[in-house]
Amino acid sequence: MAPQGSRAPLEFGGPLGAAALMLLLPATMFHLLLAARSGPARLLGLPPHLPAPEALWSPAALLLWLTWLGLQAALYLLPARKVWTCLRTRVGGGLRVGLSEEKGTLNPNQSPLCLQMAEGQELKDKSRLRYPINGFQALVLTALSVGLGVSAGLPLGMLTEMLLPLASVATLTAFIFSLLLYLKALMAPASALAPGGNSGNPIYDFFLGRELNPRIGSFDCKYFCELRPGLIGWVCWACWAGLSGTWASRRGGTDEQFLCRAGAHQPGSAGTGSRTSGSPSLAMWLVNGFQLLYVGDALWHEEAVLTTMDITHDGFGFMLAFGDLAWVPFTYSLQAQFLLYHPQPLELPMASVICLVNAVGYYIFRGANSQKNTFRKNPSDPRVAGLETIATATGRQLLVSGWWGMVRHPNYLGDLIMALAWSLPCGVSHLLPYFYLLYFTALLVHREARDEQQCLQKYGLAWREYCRRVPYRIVPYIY
Ligand SMILES: NC(=O)C1=CN([C@@H]2O[C@H](COP(=O)(O)OP(=O)(O)OC[C@H]3O[C@@H](n4cnc5c(N)ncnc54)[C@H](OP(=O)(O)O)[C@@H]3O)[C@@H](O)[C@H]2O)C=CC1
Ligand SMILES: CC(C)CCC[C@@H](C)[C@H]1CC=C2C3=C(CC[C@@]21C)[C@@]1(C)CC[C@H](O)C(C)(C)[C@@H]1CC3
Repeated sequence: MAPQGSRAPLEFGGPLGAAALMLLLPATMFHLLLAARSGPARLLGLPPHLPAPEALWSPAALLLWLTWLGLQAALYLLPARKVWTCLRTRVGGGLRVGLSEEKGTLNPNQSPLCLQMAEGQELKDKSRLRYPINGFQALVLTALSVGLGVSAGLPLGMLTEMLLPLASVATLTAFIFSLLLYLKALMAPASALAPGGNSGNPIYDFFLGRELNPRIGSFDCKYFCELRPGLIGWVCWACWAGLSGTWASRRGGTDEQFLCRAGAHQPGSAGTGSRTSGSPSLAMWLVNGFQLLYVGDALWHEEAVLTTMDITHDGFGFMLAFGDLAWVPFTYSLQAQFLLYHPQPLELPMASVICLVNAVGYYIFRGANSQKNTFRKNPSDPRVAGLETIATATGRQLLVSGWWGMVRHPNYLGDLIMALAWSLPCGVSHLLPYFYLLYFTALLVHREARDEQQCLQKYGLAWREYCRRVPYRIVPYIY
């Protein structure tokens, strides 16, 4: 039985804050879903029409959701194809090959199927967990399965109408799953518990999560949820929203009919008029392209998630279960949802500027994340060996030049610039599509403060020296 009452300071406003977030987060998600399909599409203020209770639930949505989770779990367990692994190792550079060959797990000449694995950070008991690396393969196979399903006549056009019940089912799943995780953690050894999330207060611990890496056999629940059902679901749904225009037109429907079916045609609707071509608009192409790049990148660099705070520090509780399974797919796709009901004109010159903004954001995000990951794996790698560092008492070093000498969280800066680029195609007539940018700024500012606290604990004086030499947190000369 695990000991109660760790001395970690309470975060998120303690039990009261946790309870409030557990109500507020699902409420916000449903508000956004309804606002996006309403005529005025207001971020602040109630949507003009609240749905009938039966619009929030359907057995078909439950079946679809369970099938989706089952498909993703099966793809998680599937070995990586040899041809695929070779391609990844060639394109991904020598680092991954080195890592895997060292562990004796990757030999592209041996068998056509191999389960490529990566090792996580060292745990309290000095052991390291192993994680499958086949996320990008899962994305491609999912896209193929969905494509096959549609061409075989699966009524995926219903997806738009099923979004509300799907969100309900995902929220319910997150609650049930978090409860099971909480109960499972009661039997976990102390060494398996997360640094936070074990305060002894059941509400707080349920929210934050007690166990660090809950597993069923070798199936890692947190790692699976962080990158698979929600992240892949997000782009599948967003792309589907993009294609829905084509679908509406191929079925001989007008925009007006489509919007009525989808529930958006209400007094004052901005959602008629400009989407008549039957193909996704330029704005929709941009949003989908940018988000597909982001998700593809996350799955391509899958093992980098093993060093994020979510995997190394946070327990698996309601916050991450709901975040991964419901919040990400249903709110991160908000721009696509908004454009589906409120098409926006976008001229080529403006589109080019937005592409440039996204490219700059991606360049900083990827550059900073790759530089740190390369450095953490092998500080003498020629790509990072020339960078200036600060030694710490733990034996680890901190980068103080390159991306990490510009601000203390250059990867957050890149991520925020991309967030702006995802909203800009939606125009400036509504605040709603900028929700992601606003939420994400708050999330990253809070996350940065949590990370600073942890780094101060870990590195003490060396961290203070780093803060002195790199005074800005996220935005140079501003914050
Ligand atoms: N789209 C979304 O919703 C979200 C996206 N993200 C993205 O996820 C990515 C990962 O974010 P996150 O896990 O929060 O944090 P980071 O990847 O920034 O990792 C922080 C850790 O990096 C190490 N570190 C910090 N400074 C230095 C330095 N100067 N030199 C070397 N190592 C350093 C420290 O760990 P150590 O020393 O132990 O290695 C620190 O704890 C980011 O790109 C972020 O934008 C995050 C949250 C949500
Ligand atoms: C809603 C709650 C208050 C907070 C929920 C937060 C979660 C939604 C996010 C916490 C960290 C995340 C990361 C990604 C997605 C969102 C969550 C789960 C990430 C997988 C997105 C893709 C990136 O490339 C990444 C670096 C792999 C991200 C890792 C962190």
